[in-house]
Amino acid sequence: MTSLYTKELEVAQLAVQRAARLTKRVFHEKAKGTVSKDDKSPVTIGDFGAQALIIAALQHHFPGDEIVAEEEAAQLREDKALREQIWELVSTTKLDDVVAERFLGGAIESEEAMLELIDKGGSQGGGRGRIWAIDPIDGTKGFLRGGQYAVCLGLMVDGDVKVGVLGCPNLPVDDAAPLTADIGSNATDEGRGVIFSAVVGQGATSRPLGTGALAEGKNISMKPITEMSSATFCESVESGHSNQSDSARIAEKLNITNPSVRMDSQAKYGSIARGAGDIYLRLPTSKTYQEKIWDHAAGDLIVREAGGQVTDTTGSRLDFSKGRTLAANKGVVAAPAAVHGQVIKVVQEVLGL
Ligand SMILES: Nc1ncnc2c1ncn2[C@@H]1O[C@H](COP(=O)(O)OS(=O)(=O)O)[C@@H](OP(=O)(O)O)[C@H]1O
Ligand SMILES: [Mg+2]
Ligand SMILES: [Mg+2]
Ligand SMILES: [Mg+2]
Repeated sequence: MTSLYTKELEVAQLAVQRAARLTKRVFHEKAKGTVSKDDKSPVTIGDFGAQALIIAALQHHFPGDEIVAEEEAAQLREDKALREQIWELVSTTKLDDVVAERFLGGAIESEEAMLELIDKGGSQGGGRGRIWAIDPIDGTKGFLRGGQYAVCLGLMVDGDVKVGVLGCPNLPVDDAAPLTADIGSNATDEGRGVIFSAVVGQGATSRPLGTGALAEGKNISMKPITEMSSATFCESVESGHSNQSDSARIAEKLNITNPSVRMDSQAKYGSIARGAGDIYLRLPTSKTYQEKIWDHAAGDLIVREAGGQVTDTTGSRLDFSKGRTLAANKGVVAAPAAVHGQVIKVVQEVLGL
């Protein structure tokens, strides 16, 4: 029997690899071209460009699929200079393997076609059919600092994540490298860049992030926790994205003595999936914020396929069928399956749930 989602996985990994070539070019070669969104968060030419390249590949192979993506082209339609900068990047970023590049459908035809592709990410999502979730740069603030960020792509079918891919250009390639807070540095690309991927029921994998055809992958799994006191947990860099005083109290109650490792983006999910860290806590900072599906779809599946359990703070699985946001969930608690219950119990004590 042929495995399910083989083609989707290959397209997704190559699309992420090509998009990451673009984001790395932006970091190394360009003024970052940051603009502010309506919610005051930053978006760069890298976010728009990566989204265009990923959607182009998905449209080439799966034209009937819906797409929920973070960015939209409205601002670019009004700003010629910004649009031209992005088009210059998008039209010149290719995989350096001719076969792989052709497989993704090759170059986008025109600037206008690029804008239309970006806007194909406007689906409302939901619990029916095939829907891709894209975060072209997750952790935009980390990206700007030279810290961690991730190019994220997930496929949901009838509200369940079936394929997840995370490209993390600034994480160590080595799955066994110790977890360090990497919130920004001038480190070279040497030894850095990894793609995490998973297909439902088929386990999770890591492979070096390359520039052409896909490199060989290795299975990854979470580290069994024997002593909670020696566990390491990851959390957001921004205190506005996850409540860091609540997490410190939770860690204390679990007798965890290691300081938290703060890193931007879904690199946190990838890091615990390969056993570099143990627990990921994302604790609500407001009653009204709803997490976006593109911030979690790929990471949720990768951690679960690596032997973890991912829920919100109430202990419910993340529900991707509610639209563009995780409207039914509050926060995220990801941990090895064997200790997840113990972690949730303390989370609930501390949050008073
Ligand atoms: N208030 C609030 N609460 C929770 N999450 C929020 C909030 N505001 C924004 N966001 C989303 O956080 C995404 C980045 O999450 P991180 O865990 O990488 O945060 S951090 O950069 O480490 O602080 C970030 O993703 P990107 O915009 O792709 O960077 C946002 O979608
Ligand atoms: Mg953003
Ligand atoms: Mg994001
Ligand atoms: Mg983003």
